[in-house]
Amino acid sequence: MQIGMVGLGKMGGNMAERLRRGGHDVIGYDRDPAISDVASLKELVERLEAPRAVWVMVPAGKPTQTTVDDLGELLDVGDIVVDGGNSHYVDDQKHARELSTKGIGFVDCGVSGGVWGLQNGYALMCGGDKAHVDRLMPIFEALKPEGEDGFVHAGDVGAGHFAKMVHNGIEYGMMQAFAEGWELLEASDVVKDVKGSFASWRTGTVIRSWLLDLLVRALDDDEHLEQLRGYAQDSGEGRWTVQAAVDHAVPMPVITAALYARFASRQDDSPAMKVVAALRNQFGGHAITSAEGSTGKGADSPGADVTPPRESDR
Ligand SMILES: NC(=O)c1ccc[n+]([C@@H]2O[C@H](COP(=O)([O-])OP(=O)(O)OC[C@H]3O[C@@H](n4cnc5c(N)ncnc54)[C@H](O)[C@@H]3O)[C@@H](O)[C@H]2O)c1
Ligand SMILES: O=C(O)[C@H](O)[C@@H](O)[C@H](O)[C@H](O)COP(=O)(O)O
Repeated sequence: MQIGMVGLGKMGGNMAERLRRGGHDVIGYDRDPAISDVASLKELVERLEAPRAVWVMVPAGKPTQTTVDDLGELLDVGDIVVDGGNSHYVDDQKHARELSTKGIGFVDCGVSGGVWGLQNGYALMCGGDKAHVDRLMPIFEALKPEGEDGFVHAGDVGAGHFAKMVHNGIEYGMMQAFAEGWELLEASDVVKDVKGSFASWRTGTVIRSWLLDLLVRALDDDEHLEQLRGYAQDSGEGRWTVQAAVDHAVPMPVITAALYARFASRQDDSPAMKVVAALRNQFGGHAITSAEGSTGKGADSPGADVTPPRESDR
C-alpha cells in the first residue's frame, strides 16, 4: 500500500523504514529538507495516488494542527489522515470534524514503543470509523509487533489517543515507582549491590518488565546515574491523564504524584518549602537554612537566636 509520512524524526523516520521493510511504498515529508523525500507537503500529496493516506508524526499541538489544516486544503474526498503523534484526544474530535466537512477521513492512532519500534514493532491504539481503520489495516499490520497483541481499535475518533494518554499515565507511575525504589536502595548501605538487585529482578519477579530492563541498561552505562541531573520534562500526556481523572472524579494518587515529582525536579529551590520552613520557624522556632546554605535562626541549631513572638503578634 502507498502512504505519505509527515515528520521523519525519531518516530516517523523509523516507522517509514519499518513500513518499507514490510513492502509498502512510503513517501516522506519533513520540514527539514535534509531528511525529506519531497520539497513540500503539496508535492507529497501530488505524488500520492488517490484515495490517499497520510500519516502525521510531528509534535502535538501547533505543528500537528498546522499540518492537519494544510492537508485539509490539499487532500480530496475519500482520502484519510492519521494522526500518530501524542495529540490530546480533544484535538482529534476537532480535526475529524474539520476534515469530514471536506469528505476526508480521520483516524487517531496512539503509538508506543519509542526508538525501539523499528526492530520490535509499535503498539498501536486507534480511534475512528471502522471503514477507515479497515482500509489502513495493511499499514497497521506492518507497524505493529508480531503476534496477536499490540493493536486495538479502541473506539470512535479520540479513543486511540485517550487509550495512549492513559497508557502514558501508567508509564509515569511505573517509572516513578522504580525511581523511588532505586533512590532508597542507593541511600541506605544495607544492600551492597543495587544494580545487581535490579538486574536480578528482571527474571521471575512480579515487577519484571521492559521498563525494568531499560533501567538496568541505563545503570550498565552509568551505575549511579552520576552523568545525569535529576530533571525530567513532560510532554503533556501525564497532565491530560490527571485532568481527565479530575473530570471523571477518578482518584489517581500515584499518577498525580508522579507528574508532580517531575514538576518538582525542575526547581532548583522550592518556593513552597520556603513557606514551610518560614512557618516552622515562626511557630516552633525551628531552624531555617539561609539562601546561602548556612543553618541558623532556630531552636534546631545549637545556640540559635530564637526570637519569641511579641504579645502584639499573637
Ligand atoms: N519519541 C517517542 O518515544 C515517541 C513515542 C510515541 C509517540 N511520539 C510522538 O510522535 C511524534 C513525533 O515524535 P518524535 O519523537 O519523532 O519527534 P522528533 O522531534 O524526533 O521528530 C519530529 C519531526 O517532525 C518534523 N516536523 C515538525 N513540524 C513539522 C511540520 N509542520 N511539517 C513537517 N515536519 C515537521 C521535525 O523536523 C522532526 O523531524 C510526537 O507527537 C511525539 O509525541 C513520540
Ligand atoms: O509509549 C511510548 O512510546 C512513550 O510513552 C512515548 O509516547 C514517549 O516517549 C512519551 O511521549 C514521553 O512522554 P513524556 O514526555 O510525557 O514523558
